[in-house]
Amino acid sequence: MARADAPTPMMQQYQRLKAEAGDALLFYRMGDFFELFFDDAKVAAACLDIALTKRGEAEGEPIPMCGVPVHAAESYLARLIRAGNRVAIAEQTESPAEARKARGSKALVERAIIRLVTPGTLTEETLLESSAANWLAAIGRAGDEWAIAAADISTGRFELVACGPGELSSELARLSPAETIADASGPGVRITAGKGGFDSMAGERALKARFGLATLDGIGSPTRAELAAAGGLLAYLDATQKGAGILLDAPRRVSRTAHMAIDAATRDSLELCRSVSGSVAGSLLGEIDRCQTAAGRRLLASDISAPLTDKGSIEQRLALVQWLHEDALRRDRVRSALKAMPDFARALARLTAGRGSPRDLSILRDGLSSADALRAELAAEPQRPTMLDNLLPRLSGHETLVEQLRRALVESPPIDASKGGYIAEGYDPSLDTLRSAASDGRRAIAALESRYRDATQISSLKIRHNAVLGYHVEVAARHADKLMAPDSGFTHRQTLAGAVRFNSPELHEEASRVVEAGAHALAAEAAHAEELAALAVASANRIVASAEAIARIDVAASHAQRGAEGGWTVPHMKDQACLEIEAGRHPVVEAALSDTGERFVANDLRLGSDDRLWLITGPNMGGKSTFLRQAALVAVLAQSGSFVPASRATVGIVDKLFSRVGASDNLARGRSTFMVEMVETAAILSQATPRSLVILDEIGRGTSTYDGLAIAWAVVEAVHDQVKCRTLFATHYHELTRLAGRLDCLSLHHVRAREWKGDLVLLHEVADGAADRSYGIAVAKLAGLPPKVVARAKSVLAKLEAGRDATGGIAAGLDDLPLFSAAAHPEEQRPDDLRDALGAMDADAMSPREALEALYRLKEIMGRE
Ligand SMILES: Nc1ncnc2c1ncn2[C@@H]1O[C@H](COP(=O)(O)OP(=O)(O)OP(=O)(O)O)[C@@H](O)[C@H]1O
Repeated sequence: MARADAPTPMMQQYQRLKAEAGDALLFYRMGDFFELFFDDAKVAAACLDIALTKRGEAEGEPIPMCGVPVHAAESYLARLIRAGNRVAIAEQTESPAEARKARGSKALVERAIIRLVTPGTLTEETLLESSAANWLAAIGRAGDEWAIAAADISTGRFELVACGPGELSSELARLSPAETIADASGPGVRITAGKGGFDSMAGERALKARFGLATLDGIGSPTRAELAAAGGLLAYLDATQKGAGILLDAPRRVSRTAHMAIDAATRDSLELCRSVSGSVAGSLLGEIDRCQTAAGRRLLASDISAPLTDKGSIEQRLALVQWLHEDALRRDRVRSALKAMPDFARALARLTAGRGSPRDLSILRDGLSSADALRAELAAEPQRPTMLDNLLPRLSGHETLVEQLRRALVESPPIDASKGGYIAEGYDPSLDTLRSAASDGRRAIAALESRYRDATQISSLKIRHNAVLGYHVEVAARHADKLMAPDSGFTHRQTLAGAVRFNSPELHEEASRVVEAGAHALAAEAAHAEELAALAVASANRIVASAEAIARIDVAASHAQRGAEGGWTVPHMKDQACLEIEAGRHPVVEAALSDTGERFVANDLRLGSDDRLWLITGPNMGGKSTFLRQAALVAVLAQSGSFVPASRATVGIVDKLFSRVGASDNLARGRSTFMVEMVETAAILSQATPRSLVILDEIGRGTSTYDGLAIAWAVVEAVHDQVKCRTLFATHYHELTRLAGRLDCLSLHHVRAREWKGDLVLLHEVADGAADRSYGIAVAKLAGLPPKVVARAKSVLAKLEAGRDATGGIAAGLDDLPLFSAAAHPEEQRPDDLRDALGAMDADAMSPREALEALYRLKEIMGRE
């Protein structure tokens, strides 16, 4: 590179491309490497753990540089993208020879940014997670209306969802986008970019142009905010893909009320798709996943993230699960057919983007023909559920494409197209001719080799091939003289340590035949591959529909399988606000216990309109949190269309689910402050409706006892009196149990424990009524607190309890609250002898002496009291 005062043409070109790349790292192609310079080099070297070197100077300072080899670029890209970077790829758009020819010997090779690689716009298998959708979300706004446009160009999904400003974060939590974009006025979400296009007019124009529509009525007349979001999204996709094809279905408008609203805090606390440690293992999703295909796995994650709220749609899904559940043989057949199904939606996305390989074409061929075979198998089954009848036609209709791919491709084409060999023999006679010319040439070269051996009497003579010399004759150095002779017919090309290399006119002629025919054959194969990809892309919509149908069947089969393995039951769905679970279990805790040979204790729950708030007390480790969460998980599973871990369950549809955990339980996710707990609790009170389900686990414990109890008390009252939704509230504040006397729809429950020979036995059974005591010290003993400390704690507790008995405890004043005064027992009148004696005296009838005696008596009574 050059000095600032004399920037070389290359430096100027670099600076121009870097300005275009903006905050993205610039991969600048130089021969076999992508080089990075300046700050980009520092960022990449640190992230990739590669050497940072220098090249030239700018403004008197050495220019930092690092590079990655082109052939391994994808794995480096994957690491940079995963670390949250965006990368602009600047390719050479002409060869050095072309540059020289066009602009002289010192001409600089032209380069251009051919693509911006960002987390939300990936299509490469190596850059994507196979079991997760890869959403790019764009946030649009029109006045007070907000909307999200989300696209997963690795499968073609495209959604629009309108929402109020307060609902944005819960919608984003549902999608969990790889990348979120917005224009400058976007709300406080992490935004990686966003330039232009975010207005409704531009959005409308872009949608019409992209999908060839005259009007948007066909896609449900999107709102202005949705159009603005779609505009920003499409502009960003164009800007990143730089003219490459983009797999995108027509947008589906998703009604926000069509699925259960679950905010990010609730998702985290229930560990729906990720466990606290961030992995799928240990989450609900990880526990129930029995999918056989990657597409199924992605759909399962999206179903669990967005349980439905429409009873009919849930029942349709359940009917399909039940149909696969009731016949184990049928289920096995379907699952083994699915097992062989490749991920053809993502193969199609790569082909659409022009980054497909011959292997992707064969994935389509095999996937689509397996889909048709599955359709035939399922169509032969009697009494199919409605949903399946709707899905089956989507599995076929690809016969022409499959037939063409079958004829065109070899059985297992390579991923790398550069060496050819993927188009089948007999598909194209002219290709066959070229190939036989090439192989005739290779045979002739082999014949030439043995002829030369005979002629020269050098048995070790070989004809070899390499990239620099092409075909050449090679002999050991000691035999070289024979071939060096001027009349030998050989021309010297190269001398190495132990060998000498030659050419010959015959060899040159044969080699040219081979090379020429080979190059033509390669070009012919590439042309066929392009044609075949175009053919597939032309029916992209139908292929995407097939992939989605396969995924839906796979998810149903997974639920059926999981249900059968765990002895789960089909939930009865209701529109009323009830939640009745008999012998319910927490699937993840149960699985963890069974790994250690322990048994999970099933419990019942019965929430209804007249008993909608359960207050649960009991010892630490008694199973309160587990009981609360299992109720929420049953609702999520049921509304996703899954069987549930219980012997019977009736689930009244939940519109919004909230789960809050007292501050100190949240330490693992680094959000331990009491403030966060309160902000999240406040959200429940403002957003929950009578159809919501609220799980409150030790709310209030992140602060002092008095404050905590007061807050917990007020929250229970508010949920009961104002929100009136189904609520489970676990607490260590036994004082709260007093609320049962005044709140009609609240009932008391506890997790049972017993002390046996001085040791605590946790029974994990939920029973009616309040717990008699908290067993905190017994739990501490169980946990291995040193005996001395346990003994000391016991004596401190005894003192505290004595004090409490004397003063009435921390809730002593609560009975004086207005709401309690009515229910409080009137205080019994204490006998008052002094008053009685005074009342009995008739002062007018007394003599002075009698009055004096009465006075002495009164003083005596007073002295007794
Ligand atoms: N129903 C059950 N059957 C068997 N074991 C259970 C059951 N419920 C919970 N457990 C076991 O008890 C442990 C503690 O459960 P959980 O966290 O629900 O208790 P907790 O009452 O909420 O405790 P804390 O008040 O300390 O938060 C679980 O990790 C699990 O191992």
